[in-house]
Amino acid sequence: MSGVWGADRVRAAEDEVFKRVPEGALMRRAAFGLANHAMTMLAELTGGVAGRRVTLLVGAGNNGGDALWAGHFLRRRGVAVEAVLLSPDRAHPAGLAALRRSGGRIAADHLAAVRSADLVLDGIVGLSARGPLRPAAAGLVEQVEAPILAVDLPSGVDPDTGVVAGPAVHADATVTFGCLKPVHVLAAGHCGEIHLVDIGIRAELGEPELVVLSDAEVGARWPVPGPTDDKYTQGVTGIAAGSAVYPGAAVLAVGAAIRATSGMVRYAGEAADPVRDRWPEVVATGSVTDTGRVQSWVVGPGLGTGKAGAEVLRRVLAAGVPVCADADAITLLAAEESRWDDRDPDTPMVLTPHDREFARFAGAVGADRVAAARRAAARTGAVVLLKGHATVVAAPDGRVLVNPARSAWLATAGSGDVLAGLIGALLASGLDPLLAAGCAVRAHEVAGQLAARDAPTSASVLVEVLPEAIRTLRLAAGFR
Ligand SMILES: NC(=O)C1=CN([C@@H]2O[C@H](COP(=O)(O)OP(=O)(O)OC[C@H]3O[C@@H](n4cnc5c(N)ncnc54)[C@H](OP(=O)(O)O)[C@@H]3O)[C@@H](O)[C@H]2O)[C@@H](O)CC1
Ligand SMILES: Nc1ncnc2c1ncn2[C@@H]1O[C@H](COP(=O)(O)OP(=O)(O)O)[C@@H](O)[C@H]1O
Ligand SMILES: [K+]
Repeated sequence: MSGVWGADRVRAAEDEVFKRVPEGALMRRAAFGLANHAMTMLAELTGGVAGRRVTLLVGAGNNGGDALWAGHFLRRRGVAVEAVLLSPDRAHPAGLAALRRSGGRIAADHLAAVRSADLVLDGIVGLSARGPLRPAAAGLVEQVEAPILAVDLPSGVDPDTGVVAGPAVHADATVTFGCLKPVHVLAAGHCGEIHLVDIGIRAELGEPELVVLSDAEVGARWPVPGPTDDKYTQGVTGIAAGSAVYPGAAVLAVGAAIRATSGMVRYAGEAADPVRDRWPEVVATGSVTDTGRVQSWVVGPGLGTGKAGAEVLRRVLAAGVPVCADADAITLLAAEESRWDDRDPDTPMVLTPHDREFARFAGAVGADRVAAARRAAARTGAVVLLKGHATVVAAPDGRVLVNPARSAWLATAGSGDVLAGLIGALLASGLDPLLAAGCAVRAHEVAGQLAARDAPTSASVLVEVLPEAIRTLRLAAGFR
């Protein structure tokens, strides 16, 4: 598990630490770690470090201070260092003095300094960043051809929301201090490879604000049968999805549930024939009223938003088992407030909206996706899984999991149906709904990587590779 803390919490923790450690010591610790990573990067890029050129982009605050101190440490190891001061009057005084002492130069020609660099350190702005890069910094960043190492976070990206509202640094790597911040998981694509330098503030940070599940944690939790299990004891997943018009959603959701766990899947709906044709192991009926007992329901994908769909939703919500409500089920719930009343509030529910579906029942997502998901979860009493490049999963009690995407291959039709089937299977196994959603998102993403292998893929292939994805996760957890 990786914890993630927002800017206010990091500042509060740093203030606590400053009571026992001088401020400058913390910065030097951070900068020393930063310089080490810069050295490694330089060595990998150019085969050596002596005589290589590093240019520092230095803003008005402590982020620039980190860069200046790192420049000082790099100079001591024979690297040529030049600093571009974006606000010369406000550059960190102690950092600037240290750089000068060790023979670092202050660039007179900013463009030339940027153009001649083997590596650029982005110390423009860090945790106090507001909005996109300002024009002078943006103009300079545009001219960078060398790899960029971001100090703490890529400048121009909002530290707490990951929003990129204009020009921003696209880093090859980021060295951050003390802990991960939301930007690193919500805008991972702008950060490049992320390295964490321990500066001794962990104890003061408290409980994380967001959590990223590791592959090993997901693999360890994935339900597998034990010696005394049979097909029923592992939890039976019910899928109420698909229609005559949209049979594919049912085929995909059922397939994902079948491949996710080894128990049993029941299907109820108008797509019983195509579902049975594709998945002979499923027990398929035409209606939710004829389905045998299940331990969870997935309702919504391809269901339709008419009267028939509404009736299916009503029955599923009244069944008293955990529900994953996706797609048309969300639209139906949003269209009529009274439909929420069909649900026993003590029965776990996972809602899986994309942004447009989210807006229908909880208002526009806005810039702060974590806050939006948290708000919607608290209001509905359900786990809210807000889809996107980074997927945010919020529980009604305020806990939040984030899955930072490694690629965008999952942006393909039907991939949401696969996710819904996965969540349904994990709910049926009895997993806590937040974890069921979080583990499903991670397996979905791993399946996306395996399915694509660097070329476009489709939802059917995602279903095919699910066992391989689960195997990958279990291997990470040490199961062989
Ligand atoms: N405290 C410590 O010991 C430690 C701190 N650490 C380091 O300190 C960093 C936080 O430093 P910080 O709080 O001084 O602010 P920082 O992020 O450098 O911003 C400075 C100024 O930039 C400006 N600005 C704002 N937005 C902008 C934009 N979009 N584009 C351009 N400029 C923009 C704005 O100035 P303004 O012009 O608005 O007055 C703002 O005041 C943290 O990320 C970590 O690196 C580590 O060393 C660990 C120990
Ligand atoms: N750009 C992207 N990067 C990573 N994942 C994405 C991206 N776009 C969509 N996804 C993922 O793909 C899935 C799409 O779900 P959804 O919108 O319901 O599609 P569908 O209705 O076609 O099944 C979600 O899990 C979402 O997080
Ligand atoms: K930065």
